[in-house]
Amino acid sequence: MSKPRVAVIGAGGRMGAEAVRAVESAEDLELVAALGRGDSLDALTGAGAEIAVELTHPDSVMENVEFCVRNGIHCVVGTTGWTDERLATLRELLPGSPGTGVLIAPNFGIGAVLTMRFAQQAARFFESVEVVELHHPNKADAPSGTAARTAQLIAAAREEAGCPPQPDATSTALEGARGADVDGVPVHAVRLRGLVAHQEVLFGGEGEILTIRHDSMNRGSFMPGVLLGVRRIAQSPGLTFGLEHFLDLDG
Ligand SMILES: NC(=O)C1=CN([C@@H]2O[C@H](COP(=O)(O)OP(=O)(O)OC[C@H]3O[C@@H](n4cnc5c(N)ncnc54)[C@H](O)[C@@H]3O)[C@@H](O)[C@H]2O)C=CC1
Ligand SMILES: O=C(O)C1=N[C@H](C(=O)O)C[C@H](O)C1
Repeated sequence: MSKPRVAVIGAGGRMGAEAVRAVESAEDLELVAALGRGDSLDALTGAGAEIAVELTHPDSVMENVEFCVRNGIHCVVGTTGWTDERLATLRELLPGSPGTGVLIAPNFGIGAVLTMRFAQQAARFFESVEVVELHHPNKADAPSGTAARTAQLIAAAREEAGCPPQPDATSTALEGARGADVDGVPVHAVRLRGLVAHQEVLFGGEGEILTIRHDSMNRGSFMPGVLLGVRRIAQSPGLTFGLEHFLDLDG
């Protein structure tokens, strides 16, 4: 049986280089293209890629994913920058390429996906919640896609449970001091040399604090998730948002 033909877009980057190694090391996959900035996307069709792993930059990801979808190439996307508008554009595009699957994974780390799930479960039980993400200083975007997604999931769970807005008596503040407001959840972004990718979700209730923390110590931590996405995406046409859909968390 022939192996799925995989390409990596953003192969010269921190994540892309790791993904190239991971795909090359996987006996059931074949790496057929590794594209860097400036390379033509036609190399994907030229190489007969069936699945593209997209790990570039929020400014590049849309064009790359659109090219793949139009050419029937499944996409496993780790790049951040997925606004509601971009998701809507992708949802409009996908029916034109039936059978093509796109996985957008805000975080490929299994522990990070579990952090989001646990935070979602805890959300309705606490009066207060704040998200703190901590990353390397070369990161382009803030807050992280993971932190934004975590906050959205928490906010949706609180709304569904009928929780009131959280208490906060701040009446004067230096701009930014209370973080970014993501659906009513404050999100704080730390950039520090030495860090890779980390997140804390802090829940507070009367007399108790629950902290859920995840640490990615290196980019190898994301690779089992990348490979899972690559192995599953051809059987998942349409848009899948979040690796949790491939993890059978409710099973
Ligand atoms: N979902 C996840 O688990 C993870 C997602 N990320 C995200 O992945 C993205 C990349 O992160 P890093 O690897 O740390 O960044 P990086 O800056 O190290 O690498 C990005 C690479 O993409 C290249 N690039 C940019 N535009 C391109 C294009 N149009 N075609 C081909 N290559 C292009 C750049 O030249 C660079 O080599 C970011 O959005 C980051 O937030 C990062 C880590 C984990
Ligand atoms: O840029 C990074 O490094 C990371 N980006 C993703 C994000 O923004 O959530 C995933 C992880 O946090 C690492």
